[in-house]
Amino acid sequence: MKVKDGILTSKLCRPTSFGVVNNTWRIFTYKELHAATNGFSDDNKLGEGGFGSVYWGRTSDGLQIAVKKLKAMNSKAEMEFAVEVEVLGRVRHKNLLGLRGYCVGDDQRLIVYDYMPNLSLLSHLHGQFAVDVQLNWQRRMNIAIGSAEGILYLHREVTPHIIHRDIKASNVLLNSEFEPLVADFGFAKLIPEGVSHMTTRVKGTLGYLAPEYAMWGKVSESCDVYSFGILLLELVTGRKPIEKLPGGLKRTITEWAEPLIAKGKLRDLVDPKLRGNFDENQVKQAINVAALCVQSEAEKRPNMKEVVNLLKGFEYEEKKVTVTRIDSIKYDEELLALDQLSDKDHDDATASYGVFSAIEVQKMKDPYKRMG
Ligand SMILES: Nc1ncnc2c1ncn2[C@@H]1O[C@H](COP(=O)(O)OP(=O)(O)OP(=O)(O)O)[C@@H](O)[C@H]1O
Repeated sequence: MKVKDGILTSKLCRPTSFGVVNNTWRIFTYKELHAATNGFSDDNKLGEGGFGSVYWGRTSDGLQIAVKKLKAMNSKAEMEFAVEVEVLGRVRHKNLLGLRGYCVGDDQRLIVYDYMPNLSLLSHLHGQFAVDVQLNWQRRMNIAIGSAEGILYLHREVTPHIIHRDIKASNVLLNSEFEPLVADFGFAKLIPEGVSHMTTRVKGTLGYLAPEYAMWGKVSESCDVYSFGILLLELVTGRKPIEKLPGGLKRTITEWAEPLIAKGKLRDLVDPKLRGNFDENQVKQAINVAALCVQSEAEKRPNMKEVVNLLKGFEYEEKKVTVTRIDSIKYDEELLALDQLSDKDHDDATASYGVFSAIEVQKMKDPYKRMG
C-alpha cells in the first residue's frame, strides 16, 4: 500500500470479500474529524500511545468515534499507519476492533474506530477504573476467551495469516457489555503462506515479548501466544507484567507467579480485589493455560486454537459443578498439606494429587520448570 498524492491506494482497502468491517468504513475529511473532536481538544483525549494520541469524538450523524491522530509524520509513523489500515481492511471478527474510516491529509494521518465506552483492559486492571472492580471473575474469563478468539482468527482465518505482535492490556478494548476487542494493528506482520516464522526488527512492549523474539527477532504465531499468556496471568492476578520493587529492582509477572504455581498456591495467585469471588477450577485451568503459553521454548507453547479450546473447557467444568465442589474441598485440604512439604516432596505429591488428571500434571509440571 502506498500513500500517493494524499490518496491511500490499496486494493485491500476496497470492500472485498474479506469485508472491510461492516462495509461501513469511509474516508473522513480532516475538517470533519476536527469538528467531531472539538478541535482535538485535550478534554477529548482518551490516551496516548507511541505513535500519537487518541481522541473521543461524535460525528454530525451522532456516531461516537475514537480518532487516532498520528504525531509528526515520519517514515515509522507512515509505516504504522499503512500497516494498520492494510490489516484493518482484512479483518472482520467480533473480537477485533475494525476500521470505521481514515483520513489522509498532506501531513496528517488519522484512523477512525468505533468508540469503546469501557476503554481499555489496562484502565480496569491498573488504571483509573481499577478501584471500581467492574471486572468480576466471569468478565475476566470472558475477556480472556474473546481475546483468544480474536487472535485465533488473525492466525488462522485471514490469508495471509497475521501476527499481531503487540498483544497487551492497553490493546484490548471493552465495549458497553465488557466484550473484548483486540485493537492496534500498527505492528502487525503479514505472514506469507507456508512460512512458519520470520526474522524481523523487534517491536512490541516489554514484559509481553516472547524470549526468542526479544533476543533474536524470531517472530511466529507463538510470540502472540506468549504475550497472550502474560495477559492471562495479568487478568487472573491483577498484577502488571513488570513491577517495580523498592531499590529500583524489577520483577516480571512470571518470576512472581512461578513459585506460587509450583507450590499449587492458586488462591495466592488470584487478584485480591476479587475478594475470593472466583471459581477455583476455572482459576486452575486459566493458570494452567497461562503457564503453557509462557514457556520459553516456543515449540512447547500451544497454538491459539488449543488455547481457545482449553479456556472454553470452563463451560464444561461448570456443568459438572456438583462434582467439582466436592473436589474443591479436597483441593483445599491438599493445598494445606502441600504447604507443609519440602519442594521435592511437593513434586511427588502433585503427581498423585487427585484433582488434576495425570495429563494435566504432566503438562503443568513441565512449564513450571521453564517459566520466566
Ligand atoms: N476505540 C477506542 N475506544 C476507546 N478508547 C480507545 C480506543 N482506541 C484507543 N483508546 C484509548 O487510547 C489509548 C491509547 O491508544 P494507542 O493505541 O494509541 O496506544 P497504546 O496502546 O496505549 O500504546 P502503544 O502505542 O504502545 O500501543 C488506549 O489505551 C485506550 O485507552
